[in-house]
Amino acid sequence: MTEQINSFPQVLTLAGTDSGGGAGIMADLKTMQARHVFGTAVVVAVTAQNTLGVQDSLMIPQEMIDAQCASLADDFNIKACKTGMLGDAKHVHYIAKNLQKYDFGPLVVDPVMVAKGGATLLTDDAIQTVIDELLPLATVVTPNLVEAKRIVGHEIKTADEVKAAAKEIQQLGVKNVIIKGGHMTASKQESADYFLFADQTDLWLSAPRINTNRTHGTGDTLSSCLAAELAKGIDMKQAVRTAKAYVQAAIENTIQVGHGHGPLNHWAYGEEENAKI
Ligand SMILES: Nc1ncnc2c1ncn2[C@@H]1O[C@H](COP(=O)(O)OP(=O)(O)O)[C@@H](O)[C@H]1O
Ligand SMILES: Cc1ncc(COP(=O)(O)O)c(N)n1
Repeated sequence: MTEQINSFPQVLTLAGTDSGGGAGIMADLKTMQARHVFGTAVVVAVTAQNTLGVQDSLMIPQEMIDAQCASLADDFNIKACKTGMLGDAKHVHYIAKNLQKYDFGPLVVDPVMVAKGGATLLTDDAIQTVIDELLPLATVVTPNLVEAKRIVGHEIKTADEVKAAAKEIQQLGVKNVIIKGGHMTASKQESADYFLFADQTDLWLSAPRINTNRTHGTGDTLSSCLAAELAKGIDMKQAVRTAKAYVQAAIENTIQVGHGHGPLNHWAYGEEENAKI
């Protein structure tokens, strides 16, 4: 009986808010809703943001972060979680401590560093704290090309270098590594992501590159979809296919909102569709 109570898949995002609704916690919750899991959130930062950029931000005090995590741990049965914007080294540390204290299931680390509009969402010195404290806790880490370069500390240009970088990141203690291809603009035809799994198998997943600047929140959408699938008990290899297909449909079926880097269409991925990519 008690097992039935609280058994619906529940997912947690620990990240920053986007008042413009396209990225951060807002994108995460929309994605989770569309993927039929119950989304919860620990607010680490608040941003005043729209599709034109980030106008202001505020970091949440440690006590309030701890209180939010305790509230969730007391009542919910969180089956997977993800991190997004964490702001600075201190906040990376607070989040890592809470993730060690409570069992929130498999952890997807989206090492968000810079917004599409150019705003800094993670201070430079915090990258080392992510490497030291967060990556060893992660089930999967999902850097874009720029973030992957910052983590390994050198250039990544060719496909072989992407593969080598994923291996380097895995050796930092993460089981599964995804290097996202949105910023690999050498190919105008496709956007290919590289996946290196815990069992050492790997995979490139490619989809047609959409010629648009309406890509605000693509990374959040991919990582929260992945967390949603993992919360349902879907295995990692199927979960990444669904996440890639979900984000592709959300970019492809554009909606006209805002004047800059527009948001995605989070309900585009059809209910009847299974991962096709
Ligand atoms: N223009 C695009 N067309 C198709 N897929 C894209 C495009 N831009 C990004 N993607 C996809 O969106 C996902 C997020 O990638 P990326 O934009 O690199 O992450 P981030 O938002 O963290 O910078 C990846 O699966 C990537 O391949
Ligand atoms: C609160 C928050 N979290 C994450 C992003 C990254 O999204 P993007 O790189 O698409 O701007 C963002 N802009 N704001």
